[in-house]
Order: sequence, then structure tokens, then C-alpha cells
Amino acid sequence: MLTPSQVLLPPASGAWREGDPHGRRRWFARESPLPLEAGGELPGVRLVFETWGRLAADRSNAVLVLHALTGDSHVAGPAGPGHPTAGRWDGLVGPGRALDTDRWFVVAPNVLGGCQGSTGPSSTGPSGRHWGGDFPFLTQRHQVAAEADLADALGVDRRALVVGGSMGGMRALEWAVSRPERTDALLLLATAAAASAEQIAWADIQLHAIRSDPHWHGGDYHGTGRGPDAGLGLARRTAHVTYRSEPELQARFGRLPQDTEDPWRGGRYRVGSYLDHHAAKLVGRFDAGSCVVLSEAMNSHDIGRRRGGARAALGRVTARTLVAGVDSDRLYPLAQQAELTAGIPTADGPRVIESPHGHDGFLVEVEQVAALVTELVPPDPR
Ligand SMILES: CC(=O)SCCNC(=O)CCNC(=O)[C@H](O)C(C)(C)COP(=O)(O)OP(=O)(O)OC[C@H]1O[C@@H](n2cnc3c(N)ncnc32)[C@H](O)[C@@H]1OP(=O)(O)O
Ligand SMILES: N[C@@H](CCO)C(=O)O
Repeated sequence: MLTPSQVLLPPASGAWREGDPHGRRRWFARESPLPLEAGGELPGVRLVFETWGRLAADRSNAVLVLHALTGDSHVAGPAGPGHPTAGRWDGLVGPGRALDTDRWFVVAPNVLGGCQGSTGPSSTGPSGRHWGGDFPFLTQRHQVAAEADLADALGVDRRALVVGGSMGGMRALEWAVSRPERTDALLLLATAAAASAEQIAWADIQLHAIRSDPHWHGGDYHGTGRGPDAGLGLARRTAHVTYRSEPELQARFGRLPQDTEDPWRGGRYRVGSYLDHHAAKLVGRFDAGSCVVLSEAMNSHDIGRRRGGARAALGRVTARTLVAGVDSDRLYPLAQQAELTAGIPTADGPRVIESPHGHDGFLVEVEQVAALVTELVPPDPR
């Protein structure tokens, strides 16, 4: 169980009280270094997490929600101190919602390698300085190992449900494959058994954009007052196009210029302004080093690695599973969810989330995600 020294309400936590309807934000510190797949170990592992609801006396009501690449532990509730964006799954988590917090104990950790409180490149390393470029290479297996330690500390030995989309789906799958006895039900959204060549290619372009920024300094820019903002912005522009669909961009922006700007005289098209906006927002809230570490972890994702291949690995899953993808997702196409469904003996799907918004559909179409959750864990009839 968590000891008082392992639990800390963050300094700006006045709003985070016992029983706060928006959840409680705390952190967990692993006592020993985390062994790494490629050799070596990561000392000082700390995970920030938020919880909603209460753990039942028989510990049967825990639900794990795993965020995507640039998300964080704040999957529901408004933006506030320590969580720069409002939770995208606000419609999913809360009293009377599909993850009814009067019934479920919902836990959402910030991923290991991230930058919203969990240990990552912007954290202080063993030398007393920021980890920066010395932060080790991580895989989903390390991230889930840290999350399993957190579950142990919370006294949660089984999860009634594990939910994740995209990168969160990779970790949810890793939970169900590596610890099948701890996962009763599993919802995999817009994710894959292994990162494809094209997914690696898009991420590779983004990694190059960040690393070619003159302020990258091999990842050791923290504390210098300047970071690779231009590179991170370029990476986000590229990523954001892959997160949306071609018909959506055409319908929303077409060939229109941004306001009174003239694209023939150095001005922007409206779609360019939209990408500028998303780039600036990410630069303002996310660490480039974390973006590199997490993107590389996603590129490494291969559920069958050293497990006899994907089929053998997927065959280990015993959780009641629903697999879903987004019909307009060009980054994680439905064929990948069909492969997951075919490989997981207990899986149903692939269910299709109808959305014009491409890969981001799993974040935007909250009602459809809620319906999938309800299918796996029906509301309490009482
Ligand atoms: C469970 C979890 O995984 S939680 C983690 C959630 N992940 C994230 O939050 C990741 C970051 N965000 C995103 O990926 C996406 O923004 C989403 C999916 C969350 C939101 O998608 P949508 O709601 O469809 O937003 P959309 O792409 O339309 O962008 C809207 C923004 O673009 C702005 N915008 C629209 N057109 C233009 C334009 N021509 N010029 C400038 N800005 C524009 C809007 O003003 C709006 O700004 P705001 O978000 O600052 O209010
Ligand atoms: N837009 C999402 C999608 C990544 O899968 C994010 O930034 O987390």
C-alpha cells in the first residue's frame, strides 16, 4: 500500500481534495531502480496518477485508464494546476457516466517517460541535473512494469477493466499479455499489435525535426532557458496531419486563406494556421525530450518481441476484450484492429467508431467510446 512518504498532493493542489469530483492527483515512487530491457536500470522512478471514486473493500472495482502520446493523468475534469489540458474523456469518467465513479475506482497514471509529473527526461536525474539526453531508452514493457508497481502500492491486484487508445492501447495490450491474471476486461482503441513501417516512418520524421533544432543540444537543453521549440512544433504539425483525415481537412479548411492573409504574399492558408495553433499549444505544454522518448517507445512496440511472435503473444490474453478503430484513421488503420481481434482468443470486434476526425476520433467521439465501455462493463442494475 502507499505509505505517507509515497503520497504527495502536489504543492498547487488546493483544489485536489478527498472526494473532489474531478479526481485526486498524487504520486508514487518506486523504491528500487527499474530494470531495463536493453540492460541497465532506471533509478528514481516516480509516477504521477489521478484517481476517481473509491477502491471497494474486496478491491474488485479498479479500472485503469491509459492516456495517449501527449495526454496525461488528467483524463477527465477541467484544466488546472499541473494539468494543462482539460481531460478529453470527461464524458466517460464521473458520477452516472460509463465509468461511474460512484461504482468504479478509476486510476490514470501519467506514463513513465512523460512530462506531467512522472519521471522523464525533464526530471532530475541521479547527477542532480535534468536527465536530458541521458534518459534511457524505454519500451511499453517498462512503462507497464512501473504501472504494475503502482497498482501493487494501491493494493489493486486485479483490474475490472483496462482502457487505452493509441499509445495507451499499446500499454493496455501489454498489461493483458504480460499480466493476464490481473486484467478482467480490456478495451483497445485505435491501436496495433506492433508499430508498422509507416507509423515508424512518420515518427522518424518527427524525431528528425526535434533533433535537428539547434536548441536540442543532444537532449540537454533543460535549464538553459531555450528548448527545441521550432523542432517540436514542426514535429507536431506533421503528427497532427496524420491524426486527422484528408476529407476532414478538406471540408474544414479547403483552400481558404487564414482571415485576411494572402498565401501568395507570405500569408497562410487556414489549414496552415490550424497547424500553427496545434504546434504552439503543444510547445507550450509538452517537453520535446519526452516526445522523443515516448515516440521511440512507440516505435519499439511489438507485442510479440521475444514472445514467439504476435500470434503467440496475443494468445495469452484471457480478458474479455473489445477492439475498436476509427473508420477514417489513416495512421492506425482498421486492418491493425482486425489483426488484434483475430489474434486475441477472447476478443470481439473490430468495432468501428464512426468519425470524420481520423485517429483523433478515439478522443473526440467520447459517446461511442462510452458505449463500448458499457458493453464490457454494463451499468449496475441496482
Ligand atoms: C484519454 C486520453 O488519451 S487523454 C489525452 C488527450 N490527448 C490530448 O489532449 C492530445 C492533444 N490534443 C489533440 O490531440 C486534439 O486537439 C484533440 C483530439 C484533443 C482535440 O480535437 P478537436 O476537438 O477535434 O479539436 P480541433 O482539432 O478541431 O482543434 C481545435 C482548436 O483549433 C483551433 N483552430 C481551428 N481552426 C483554426 C485556424 N484556422 N487557425 C488557428 N486555430 C484554429 C480552434 O480554435 C481550437 O483551439 P483550442 O483547442 O485552443 O480551443
Ligand atoms: N492527439 C493524440 C493522439 C496520439 O495518439 C495525442 O497527442 O495524444
